[in-house]
Amino acid sequence: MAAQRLRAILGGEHFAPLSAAELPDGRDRSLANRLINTALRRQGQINLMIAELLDKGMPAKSGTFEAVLRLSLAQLVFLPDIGAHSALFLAVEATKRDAKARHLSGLMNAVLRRAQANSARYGLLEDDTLLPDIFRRKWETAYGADAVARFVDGLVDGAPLDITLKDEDPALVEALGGEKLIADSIRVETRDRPVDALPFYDDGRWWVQDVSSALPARLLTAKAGGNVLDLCAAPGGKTAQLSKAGYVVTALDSDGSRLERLKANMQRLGYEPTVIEADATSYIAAEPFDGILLDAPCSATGTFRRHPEVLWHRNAADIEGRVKLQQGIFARAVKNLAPGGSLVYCVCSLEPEEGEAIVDWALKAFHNLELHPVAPTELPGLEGAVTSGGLVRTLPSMAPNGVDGGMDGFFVARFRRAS
Ligand SMILES: C[S@@+](CC[C@H](N)C(=O)[O-])C[C@H]1O[C@@H](n2cnc3c(N)ncnc32)[C@H](O)[C@@H]1O
Repeated sequence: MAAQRLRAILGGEHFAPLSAAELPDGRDRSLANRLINTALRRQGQINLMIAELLDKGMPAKSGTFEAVLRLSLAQLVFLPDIGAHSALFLAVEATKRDAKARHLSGLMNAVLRRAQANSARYGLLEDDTLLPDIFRRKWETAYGADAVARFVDGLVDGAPLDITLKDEDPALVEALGGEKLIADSIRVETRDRPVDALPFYDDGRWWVQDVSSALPARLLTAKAGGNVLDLCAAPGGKTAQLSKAGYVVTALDSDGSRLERLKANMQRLGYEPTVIEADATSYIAAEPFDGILLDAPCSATGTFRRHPEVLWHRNAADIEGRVKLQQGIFARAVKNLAPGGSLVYCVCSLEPEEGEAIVDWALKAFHNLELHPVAPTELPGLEGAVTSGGLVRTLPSMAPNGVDGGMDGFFVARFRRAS
């Protein structure tokens, strides 16, 4: 099951751990997910090993062969507590069971024996090989080599669980074992429990949201109780925040199944936004809104601690395509914003093209729009994320409120429509 899941992710799917419904035994599930996670997080180093071990490259049309090999290398080199013998034995067994890979079980055995002989050396591969060159170079230029070295720690360690509280009851924080981050964001000790098994989940007293993802909604300055449009809203983390802030919220997204998740989340939390399924590049509202939060679809490279696969799925061409989509949605948002209205644009991306460059473009393209700079005092505990120009740039190397564990890379800019 782990190999099938990894194969699907290598083929372009999003990483989602195996669920209890898919693999009910808790110990098996945790082992399988640990293997998948390690293979994804260590993909850069495993690529180097495979290049050395397979002289003729990866065999074509070989079913789960590549996924099994990657999982086994992850286990051999990075998870020595599980045992090298089981890695070899299970890899060969799994290969034999797959009709498309069966003829390669001898190769699997030979390759893994060579890997075992080299495992001490493989364990010492430099950590900077974990990031694809295109991102490492770009990020070092934008954020500095020291920060990027700490990004790599986040890639290896993964992300902690951050949540946003519906009500800020200290007893709730205590029951969750939470550590205060910024405003109503806390970091929770999960002790490996699934999210819906944590205290007060069913009661709808909190929702999962990385601390960085909770910043944009707090920066919107529409008039109190005003009409606010949450563009690209599903699954609704920001919709919940805007509802909590007392706005009359319309949540719009083009993806019907993601909107079903948004509706379920709002029902659990007891919020009642208006929900619209529409394409944000062409949507025209009957009445303009006092505020718009645009959480644009993006490369999501800022989420690599939770989605390591994004590092390997993205390239320059698709980032360019996403910039066009962001501009299309932005242009429509400006049309739907009332004079004097507040517009917050954000992306969970570390790519300057999807962040700072969008601000430059927007200020040139829309003469009725001005930047409404964010002041460092608006983000107590995270003042360092506010740039001298009043933009917000969070990095996985940052410690919100001095708490360890990093945060997603996010970009936020706030505008005001003048006329
Ligand atoms: C970054 S996610 C939004 C996360 C959400 N704002 C939250 O806080 O929970 C981006 C969303 O954009 C939506 N999307 C992509 N293209 C769109 C379009 N053309 N119109 C409307 N929504 C779109 C996707 O379906 C996805 O739900």
